[in-house]
Amino acid sequence: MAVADDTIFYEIVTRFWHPHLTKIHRNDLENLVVETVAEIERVPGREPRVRFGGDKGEWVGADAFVQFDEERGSGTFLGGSNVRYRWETDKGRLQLVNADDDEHTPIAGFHPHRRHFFVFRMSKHAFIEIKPVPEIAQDMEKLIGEQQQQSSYPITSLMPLSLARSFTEERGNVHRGKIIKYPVGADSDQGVGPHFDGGFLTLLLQATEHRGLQVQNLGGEWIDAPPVPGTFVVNIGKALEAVTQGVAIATSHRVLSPASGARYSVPFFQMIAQDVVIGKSVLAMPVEMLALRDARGKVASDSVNYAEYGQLAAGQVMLIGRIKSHPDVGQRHYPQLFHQLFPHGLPAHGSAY
Ligand SMILES: O=C(O)CCC(=O)C(=O)O
Ligand SMILES: [Fe+2]
Repeated sequence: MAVADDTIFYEIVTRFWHPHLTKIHRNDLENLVVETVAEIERVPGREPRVRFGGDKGEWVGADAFVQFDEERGSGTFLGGSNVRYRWETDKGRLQLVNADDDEHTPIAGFHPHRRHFFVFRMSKHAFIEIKPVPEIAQDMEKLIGEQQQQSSYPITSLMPLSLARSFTEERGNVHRGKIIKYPVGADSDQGVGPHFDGGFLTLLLQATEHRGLQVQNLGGEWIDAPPVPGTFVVNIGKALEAVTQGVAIATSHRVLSPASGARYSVPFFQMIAQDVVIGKSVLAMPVEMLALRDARGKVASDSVNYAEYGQLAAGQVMLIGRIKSHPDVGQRHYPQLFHQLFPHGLPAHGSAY
């Protein structure tokens, strides 16, 4: 349901695995977040019910919102400014009118699903377009807003763009890129030990034909991720895992040292602002996703780094990572933190962070 310029955009979805439940999401295009504002349940043999504000909201009978008129085959409801609206059909098309308007001028019209078969093989979703008259759009917003305020728990669901924007652009991003050369020679076995990357997503270009990069699957087995020309490897970082409450799992990966010839790779790490404490900003994930996460159970992994995102600011988490990977440098420049992390003094090797 949208106005012509999409500044108001509601998405009405019935998932095939929830055939009796329709969810209404509001796409907040300014902040790039999607929020579940209402759900409508129609179980055969039961009265339909409506709930606002996610799983803490109260179910109420649908007749509290829509007064169905058997004779006319239509239903009316009260808008946010006590204007009565009516859903009706005109030449088979669903439309919304002001119930007191004898002219039946449509305020919102239904545009059916369309396919462009010959030019583009893509489909256009069915949508209800609201007349871009401010009072009407505001009235719809008000109606939904009032309902939502009554329940204290709006669910914000995940949208990668919203994450990227709310955690980086607006708060000062600290993305990082580097070019890595893995030398080969009698005295070098340099790869990278098992680790997670720190931020949201890593885009990794494997610039030479060497195999060597491996990722760990859910069962803990290491599998090869050989270079595929013209592609990036995309790793999920530990910050994305933390902010999604573990729904997205960070990619445990390592690099075996090249057997011959220098290997080059170019990772780009999409990071977050240094002052963000992710533990304070976790997204309220849809309950069905949390259920899937729990059903998946514990993930086996050899990587242990960046576990501190829940409690510390991202910049501190990064600094701990740096000190653990280069303890000699950490000892020189951050003696206090070094001592907390290595109370027994300098370890024989840094760990791969
Ligand atoms: O060189 C690679 O393929 C991966 C490097 C890596 O995982 C890292 O720098 O975090
Ligand atoms: Fe990495």
